[in-house]
Amino acid sequence: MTDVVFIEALEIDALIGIYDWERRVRQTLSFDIEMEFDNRIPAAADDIALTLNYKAVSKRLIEYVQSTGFGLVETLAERCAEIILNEFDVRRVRLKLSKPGAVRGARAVGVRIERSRDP
Ligand SMILES: Nc1nc2c(c(=O)[nH]1)N=C([C@H](O)[C@@H](O)CO)CN2
Repeated sequence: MTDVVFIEALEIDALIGIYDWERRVRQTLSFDIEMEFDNRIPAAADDIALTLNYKAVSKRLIEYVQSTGFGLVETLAERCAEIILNEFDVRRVRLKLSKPGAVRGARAVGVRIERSRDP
């Protein structure tokens, strides 16, 4: 990836996990996202309409993640990457999904994936 729009430490509460107690309480997840784009295009016109709007992506993910209830962080990460690639003008995305406090002794655990529109 060369130029990216990033979203760092986006915190969203969701129902997630494989254990009984995790099906009853929401946990705070944290997302770090990098989305490939050409910085020169919006910069040339200084125009929000020509860029990848990180606020719009964040709002869409917040709306989606809050409505989910997956067992695995893997599943949620894949669905979020699909939303970004399918609904926004993004060809490649890196997404790290962290579940803070899920493992005693670790600050966070989770997955990091990289997906693109073209195989
Ligand atoms: N690779 C994964 N391992 C584990 C997951 C997961 O989603 N992906 N989930 C759990 C539990 O839900 C855990 O987060 C509870 O502390 C365990 N391992």
